[in-house]
Amino acid sequence: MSTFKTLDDLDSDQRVLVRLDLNSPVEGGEVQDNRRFERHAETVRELAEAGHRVVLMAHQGRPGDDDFVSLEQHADILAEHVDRDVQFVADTYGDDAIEAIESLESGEILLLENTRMCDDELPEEEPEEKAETEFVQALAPLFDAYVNDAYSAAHRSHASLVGFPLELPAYAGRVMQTEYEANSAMATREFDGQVTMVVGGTKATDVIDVMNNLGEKVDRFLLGGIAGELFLRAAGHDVGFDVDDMDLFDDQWEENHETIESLIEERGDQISLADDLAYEGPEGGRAEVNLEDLEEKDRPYLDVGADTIEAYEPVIHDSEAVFVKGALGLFEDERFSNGTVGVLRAISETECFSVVGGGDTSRAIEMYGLDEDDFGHVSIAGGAYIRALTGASLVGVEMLERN
Ligand SMILES: Nc1ncnc2c1ncn2[C@@H]1O[C@H](COP(=O)(O)OP(=O)(O)OP(=O)(O)O)[C@@H](O)[C@H]1O
Ligand SMILES: O=C(O)[C@H](O)COP(=O)(O)O
Repeated sequence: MSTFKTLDDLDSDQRVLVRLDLNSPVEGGEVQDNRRFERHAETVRELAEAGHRVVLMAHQGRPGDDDFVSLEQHADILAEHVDRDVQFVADTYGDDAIEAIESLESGEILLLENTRMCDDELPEEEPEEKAETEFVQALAPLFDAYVNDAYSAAHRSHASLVGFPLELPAYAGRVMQTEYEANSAMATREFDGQVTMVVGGTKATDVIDVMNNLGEKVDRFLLGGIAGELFLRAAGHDVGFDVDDMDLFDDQWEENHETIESLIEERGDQISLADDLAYEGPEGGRAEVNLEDLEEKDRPYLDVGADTIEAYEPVIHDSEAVFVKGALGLFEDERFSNGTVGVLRAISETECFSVVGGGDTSRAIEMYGLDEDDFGHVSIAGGAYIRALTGASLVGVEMLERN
């Protein structure tokens, strides 16, 4: 159970500083709407409707990257979800920001500029150091309360996440609450029946680390994606190698092959690997090959095959809890969506407790017409979800608990 205060504990008529995670895909300079806006809108609407003055902070991208852009577009997208005006000021804690904050009326909402455009935000330092920064010291006196709703960024010891709770009474927002509870379930709940984890995606190093830590908690691992191919490579199959200018396998193999080999040796009976794989056939359609018949080492494999899906589905149906981290194939291309969608559909058909994590993977739910309500929880967190699965604490959550 969480031990932090929530919006239920907030006094009325407060000047509230709220940290959201609106970090989003940016395509050709356009910020893409996504589940994060919809989820955070719930917290923001609740605060505005209660009559608080609501000032929002969030980050976008990392300095130097193409998606490191202003939050101006985020304000418009958020406004649509909140169904209220969201003002924007292109400043974090300077005179313009302070003026905009001070002129806010009850029930109004203001979004400040990308926190990572402020020098004090990023270097990961102790919360006490972050609390001493100019950024925190300038803003905190303008508020009565701080709300952290950014569960998906709570693993970062950045000023906007850990500095303010040392200066202001701190509360968890609604997203923080629900994400915390669902994502910590692997670590905090006891399940009577089978616990299954679907492991895929491109960040093999992260998920292999999780597998290494969760062998006692998880009964069955169903593998696909890049991690799945690396396990097949360790088992002696001619897959899991970078082809042409790919950069997915070889480095991750170097980093992880010893862990993979020991996992296969010690926990092989808990780990299910693909029997067949899909690739782009000569006519451009989906083609499949059984592992026994693999001849070509040089071709990219983009999904698990039909036999594998048929073998994974009953495992899901027999599970009491299923946790998903990563897609089983390149589902954004419909030809290679069968594995990911097959597994998600099987989860949606059962009554099991389920959490689907990872920003990319969870996109498959709406892309292929599945109903989010048929899943226990669809997380908007990536790195924080990975940490929560293994029971590692998140510094942003710790600060709420300390407060
Ligand atoms: N065989 C494959 N070849 C290429 N890409 C693949 C393959 N299998 C899965 N993927 C890709 O993996 C991506 C999802 O993996 P990722 O590791 O980014 O996970 P995530 O947990 O969903 O996201 P995040 O951690 O970024 O929130 C999907 O976009 C999918 O296209
Ligand atoms: O999108 C995310 O996963 C979070 O916002 C954290 O972003 P970061 O990895 O750039 O800190």
